[in-house]
Amino acid sequence: MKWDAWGDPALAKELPPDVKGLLAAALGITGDAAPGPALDEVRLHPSRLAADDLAALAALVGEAHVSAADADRLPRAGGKSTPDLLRRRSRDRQDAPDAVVLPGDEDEITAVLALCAERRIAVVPFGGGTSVVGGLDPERGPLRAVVSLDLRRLDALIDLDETSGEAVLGAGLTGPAAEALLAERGWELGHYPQSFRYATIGGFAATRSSGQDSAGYGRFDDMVRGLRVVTPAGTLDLGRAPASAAGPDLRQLFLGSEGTLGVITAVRLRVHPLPALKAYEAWSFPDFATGSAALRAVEQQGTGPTVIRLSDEAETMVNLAMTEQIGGAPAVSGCLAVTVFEGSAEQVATRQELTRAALLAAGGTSLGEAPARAWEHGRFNAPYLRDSLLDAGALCETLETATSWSRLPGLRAAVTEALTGALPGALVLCHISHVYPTGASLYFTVVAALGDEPLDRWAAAKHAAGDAILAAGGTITHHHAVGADHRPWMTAEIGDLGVRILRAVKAELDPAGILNPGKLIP
Ligand SMILES: Cc1cc2nc3c(=O)[nH]c(=O)nc-3n(C[C@H](O)[C@H](O)[C@H](O)COP(=O)(O)OP(=O)(O)OC[C@H]3O[C@@H](n4cnc5c(N)ncnc54)[C@H](O)[C@@H]3O)c2cc1C
Repeated sequence: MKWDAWGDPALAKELPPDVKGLLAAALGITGDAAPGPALDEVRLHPSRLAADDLAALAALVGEAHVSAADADRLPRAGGKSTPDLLRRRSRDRQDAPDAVVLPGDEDEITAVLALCAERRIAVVPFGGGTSVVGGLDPERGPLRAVVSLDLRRLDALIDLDETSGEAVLGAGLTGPAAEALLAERGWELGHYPQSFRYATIGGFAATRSSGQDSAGYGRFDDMVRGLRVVTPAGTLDLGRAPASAAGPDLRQLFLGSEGTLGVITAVRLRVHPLPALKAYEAWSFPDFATGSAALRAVEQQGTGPTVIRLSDEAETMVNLAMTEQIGGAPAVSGCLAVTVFEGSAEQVATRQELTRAALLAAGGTSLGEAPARAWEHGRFNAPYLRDSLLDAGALCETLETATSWSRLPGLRAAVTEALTGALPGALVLCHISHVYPTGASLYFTVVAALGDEPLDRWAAAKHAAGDAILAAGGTITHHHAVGADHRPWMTAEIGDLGVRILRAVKAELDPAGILNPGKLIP
């Protein structure tokens, strides 16, 4: 992963000149952004840890697994939101964790947490580093230093129970590594967020992630059967049976806990045999309201697509769902919907037939396979576009929410109005990314001129959008999690008493307050 951009440098693409020209005209961009510093020009605040602290950490995890070198601290300085990328492009001094620690097992994590509590050092668990909500900000709170606890060494397929269809996966496995290990034995997890190539099993659990195949396989938290969590107060092994009436489900406390309550070391997950067949079909709808009613019909009838998503008119017009064709002539009119089906040949045929009938009845026109295949082909590449846009002087960021079907139109209008009010002239694109029988999530992409003070201007737009979301009955986040960025809305989201419950749990598990200060819990 690049330290100042997304992913693999070999896949980065410059914007074609005609797209740049269009952007300049539409958004009032006057020129490329000033280039950020090269790696050897970045200036970090010096590490606040003494040689004695580093030696004590090295005694626990081995010298090779502790580093206070800038080259190791910089890639863990934050996540991959647009504000993170803008901060990495700054020539001012940047903050970063004071050291990086890579434990190899639960005993080492327990020992590191004890040492950090004793020496008043904050600990930020680090998975793939793809947080987009400030979940990895190197905040020290009242403590004297902060370390990044990188979990990449917990990378084993610990167990595969083929009778039950359950796999135990190490928290540090990335999406592709986990799928490759399962595929060797004929199994699949089926969790494909756009950050799939870099994000980890522990990160998915800690943020309650949702992947693009959620209609078929559910959100990540739906897949979790059990968890192991190391906390400063002890280790928990949760999830004894496929279902249980033994009081509140404590797994739910740690799903979405974002490193503030404990370190997730292993996750037991429902897996399924690799599908025998996949089928694709794209659709067009005259407008977003018709398309969203069609998706609701599919979900409420339970016709069983693995993927179903709907772009609004603006997103369809710029071909955002088909990354290879972005900026070209619109490939589809109205609103594009994509459906994908997986399973045995019989299951695929039935699911596709039932879904087709529902979409046709709701006013859809089939576009055949090609646009749906094009979406799948480029589905992990859109983040590279954000880097090219930044280079070309355009601010591009995303945000997401969810609500019930009845409130969805009002929520979409309120967020669009808030964003365009805060960023006049901005292009606001939207799609339905995840569906449920009772509602759906909305995913917004905002493109505006970078201009002066882009961090402040984005903060104002984000603030306006967050307030609009809560006022319109949405959740502050459907799958990106809370981190530092959504924390100001947590009291509105769960109420004063809800916040007090989280604080009480944290006080019990992490009395010294070392775990990820400044995130999630107000
Ligand atoms: C381009 C892009 C596209 C994205 N698309 C999606 C998407 O489609 N769906 C989606 O859900 N999200 C998406 N995200 C957000 C992000 O990828 C998810 O939040 C992901 O689950 C984070 O996983 P990670 O391993 O990178 O965790 P990190 O970013 O490293 O950490 C995220 C948070 O979890 C904590 N954490 C990490 N590992 C552990 C652990 N083992 N124990 C305890 N706490 C831990 C961290 O302290 C931090 O607070 C996207 C992000 C980007 C940049």
